[in-house]
Amino acid sequence: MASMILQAEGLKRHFGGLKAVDGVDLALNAGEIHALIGPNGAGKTTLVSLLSGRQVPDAGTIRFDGADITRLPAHERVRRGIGYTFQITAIYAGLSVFDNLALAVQRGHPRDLSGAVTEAAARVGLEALLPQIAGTLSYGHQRLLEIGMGLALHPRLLILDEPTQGFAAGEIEGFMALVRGLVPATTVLLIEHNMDVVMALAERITVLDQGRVLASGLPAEIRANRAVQDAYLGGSHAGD
Ligand SMILES: Nc1ncnc2c1ncn2[C@@H]1O[C@H](COP(=O)(O)OP(=O)(O)OP(=O)(O)O)[C@@H](O)[C@H]1O
Repeated sequence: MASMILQAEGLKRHFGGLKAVDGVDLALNAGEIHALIGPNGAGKTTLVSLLSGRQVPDAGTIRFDGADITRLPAHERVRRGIGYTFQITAIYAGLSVFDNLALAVQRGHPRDLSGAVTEAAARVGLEALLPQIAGTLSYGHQRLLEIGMGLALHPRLLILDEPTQGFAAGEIEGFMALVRGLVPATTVLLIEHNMDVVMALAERITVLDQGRVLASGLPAEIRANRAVQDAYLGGSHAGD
C-alpha cells in the first residue's frame, strides 16, 4: 500500500449553524496528485484552510508525515513542508517577480538568495520575467508566480486552490505539465473546477458536498458514481 503523507479524520468546522466542513476524512498518498472537487460552497476552501492552519477545526485530527499537526500554527506547518497557494491572489503587485519570489524564498534562509530565486522562477517558467513588476504580468503568469512562491521552500505537500482560475486556454497545458513535473517529490492537493484538468491530472479524487465527503476514488470511479453525477456533474450519466 502507498504510504500516506497526510491523514485527516473527522474534521469539522462550523460557522454558527452552517456546517462548512462536517466530519471529513481525507488521506493523501505520498507523491500523488489528488483533486478536491465539489459544488460552490461545498467546503473545499475551508477544508484546505484547516489543513494549512489558517483555521482551527472544531473537531477532528490532522496528521502530516506521521505527526499530529491539528493545532500547529500555519508557519510551523510551512516549516514542516506544507506549501499552499490560495484562491485570493497573494502576490505583491507593486514588487518585481524577483522580489516576490525573494520574499517567499528567504523564509528558508538560503545561502544564495539570488540563486534560489532564479531556481524558483525556473520551476514555473518565469526566469525571463524576473525584473517585471508583478502587477503588470498576465493573469496566468501571476498564478504561476504564486505557485512559484508556494514551491519556494520545496514543500512535500503543495495545496493549490483553483490555480487555473483566469488562465487563458493556451496556458492550461503548460500548467498541467508543471504540476506533473512536481510529483512524486511533492504531493499535490488540487482544488479545481475545470473537470478536464481534474480528469487529466488527478490520480485520485475526493468529492465534497455540503461539508461532507460524497465520494473518494479513482477518476473512473468518480465519473461513474451516480451520487456525484447528480450532485455535481450535472446529471449526465456515464455511458448515457
Ligand atoms: N468565515 C466564514 N464565516 C461564515 N461562513 C463561512 C466562512 N467561510 C466559509 N463559509 C461558508 O462555508 C461554506 C463553505 O465555503 P467554502 O468557501 O469552504 O466552499 P468552497 O467549496 O471552497 O466553495 P467555492 O468553490 O465557491 O470556493 C459556504 O457556505 C460559505 O459561505
